[in-house]
Amino acid sequence: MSTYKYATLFLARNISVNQTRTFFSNLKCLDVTINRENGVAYVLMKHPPVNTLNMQLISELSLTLSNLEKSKCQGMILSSIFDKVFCSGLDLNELLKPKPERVKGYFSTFQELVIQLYGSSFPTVAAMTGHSPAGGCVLGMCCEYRVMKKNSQIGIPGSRMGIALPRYIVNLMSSTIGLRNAELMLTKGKILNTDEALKVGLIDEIANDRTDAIRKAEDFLKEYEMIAPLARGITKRIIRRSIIEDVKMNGAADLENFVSVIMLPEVQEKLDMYMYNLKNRKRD
Ligand SMILES: CCCC/C=C/CC(=O)SCCNC(=O)CCNC(=O)[C@H](O)C(C)(C)COP(=O)(O)OP(=O)(O)OC[C@H]1O[C@@H](n2cnc3c(N)ncnc32)[C@H](O)[C@@H]1OP(=O)(O)O
Repeated sequence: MSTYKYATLFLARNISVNQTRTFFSNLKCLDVTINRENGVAYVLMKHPPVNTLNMQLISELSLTLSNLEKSKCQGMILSSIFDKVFCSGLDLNELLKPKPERVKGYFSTFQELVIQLYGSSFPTVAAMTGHSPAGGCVLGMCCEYRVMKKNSQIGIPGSRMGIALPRYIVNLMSSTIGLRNAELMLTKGKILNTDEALKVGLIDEIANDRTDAIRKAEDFLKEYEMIAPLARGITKRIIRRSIIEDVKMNGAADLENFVSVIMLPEVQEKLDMYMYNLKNRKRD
């Protein structure tokens, strides 16, 4: 990100560039800075044009989380440098006509990232600066709090794409919005607008713009300043344990099933059509 963009991002929130330090400078798809004053890490996805989760972005997110765990990070805001999109989800090119070993490795890396983010010891907020379909929605659900820019869309269109979602994704959605809502949303592959997402509890707050989203995310983290980190962390772990344990027990078999469904000719045909429609739809 350019110095100008940093300056506008931080000055808008009364944080001077000097109060931040670049945490990790050799990343291609992420900007990671830490505010020296309060220890909050800003992890900004910057993989153009729409933060598609290719292997590089997934790996950099995973590496960053590992490093933040080792540092004295007091909280993390996961966001995007793009105004219209938070994250466009998994890379459809990885799903189309895949080689079995490649696609297995890809989904296994994503599964590990999900568990890492979901189980992180520090508090996490997703400042969703725009659309957050599928894998983007999953990243948001792994965080403890979600702020989304108005007029954006969120959801997991798996069923519409012919994909039967893995168990951990269904569990994540159920724990976020409840079993009944998750069943309705996931079986229909529904995408919600911001107001609908707030109503169902998929997001926690609506922001006017990117700066507002970051400010609201910071406000959420500020509430933890007076809370003992150890007590907070242990409580979070207990609450999140069942999904994490389930992945440890069933993740490998779940992955095998998921990949074998992706490889079916009728699923590939549907994915092909989905990609065709994406490339040929009218842009707004
Ligand atoms: C383990 C299971 C986890 C849960 C399941 C996950 C499944 C997935 O995540 S599959 C991916 C699902 N994602 C989507 O369906 C989103 C598709 N993208 C969009 O709807 C739009 O791109 C957008 C609303 C995010 C942004 O719209 P905008 O008009 O700003 O940009 P576009 O012109 O559409 O996109 C630019 C460019 O990027 C290509 N692209 C977008 N998303 C993906 C993607 N997920 N994978 C690969 N490529 C993508 C898009 O085709 C455009 O390419 P061209 O410029 O070459 O046309």
